[in-house]
Amino acid sequence: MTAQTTKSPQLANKTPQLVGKHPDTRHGVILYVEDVNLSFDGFKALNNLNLYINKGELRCLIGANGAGKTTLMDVITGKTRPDSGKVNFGQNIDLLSMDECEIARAGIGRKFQKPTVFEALSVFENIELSLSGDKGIWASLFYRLSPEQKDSIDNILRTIGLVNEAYYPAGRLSHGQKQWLEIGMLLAADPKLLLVDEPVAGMTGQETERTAELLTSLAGERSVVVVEHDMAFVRSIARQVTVLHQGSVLAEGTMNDIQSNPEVIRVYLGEETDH
Ligand SMILES: Nc1ncnc2c1ncn2[C@@H]1O[C@H](COP(=O)(O)OP(=O)(O)OP(=O)(O)O)[C@@H](O)[C@H]1O
Repeated sequence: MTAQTTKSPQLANKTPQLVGKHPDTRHGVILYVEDVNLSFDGFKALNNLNLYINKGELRCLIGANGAGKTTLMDVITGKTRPDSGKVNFGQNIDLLSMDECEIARAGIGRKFQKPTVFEALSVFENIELSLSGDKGIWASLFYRLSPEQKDSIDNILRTIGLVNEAYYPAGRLSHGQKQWLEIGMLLAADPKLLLVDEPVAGMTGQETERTAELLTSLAGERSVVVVEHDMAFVRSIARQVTVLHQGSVLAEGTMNDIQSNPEVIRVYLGEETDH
């Protein structure tokens, strides 16, 4: 067989300097969001937003409906471009110059609220597909895994607590288990930063507890940002909490700091306890 340097279609058009580049976190910060502004038809969804996420930390992002949480996630992952500001992955990678695929490949994984797994495939196969990247579904399923890849899937199954369900069709999993599987699928790409949107919505109490353990265990090796409305859950996992309000950071600190902050009580927690 002749040696070829054929690139996959996704890689073919990439700016060469982005491929294989790692975020420079020597200052301990993995994500820099600075002076970010974004308006939709004159409405300021993000307003001079500044946010720094440290390497290995688990940060919770809270705020009332419409505070800008999803818009911020969209900006970080390249789905939406801000009007101005800076968004860097480490000190060296300018996320605003990259598209969604490049950002994912650079090491930022996003988990949406609704799980999107392949229901007819087994749990193992779902992770296998994510591991094999951009080969396409059929090529991936007939591709022979290396022992290292198999070990890596087994490790992920252990992390997400689905070892016993590995050969179940994903469609048979409970809602909580599907959420964990999707986290496992993201882990296959070995992200350095995971963005997780409302992970415990619709979960049972036991599933919520297990999710708290899972997200806590993922931090350290990677950074995790969790957007969540369930305050009991936030309290159970968060060291640092950021409160967004009208597209800006209103407060940042421990859960105790946040819950005793009069501004936060006025604009957010007061409203939560009224429900
Ligand atoms: N594509 C868009 N066009 C117009 N307005 C938008 C668009 N996307 C978001 N917005 C507005 O920007 C504001 C922030 O929305 P965003 O979804 O980021 O809030 P959120 O904090 O995620 O709220 P929730 O907790 O309800 O998900 C809202 O007022 C929303 O209506």
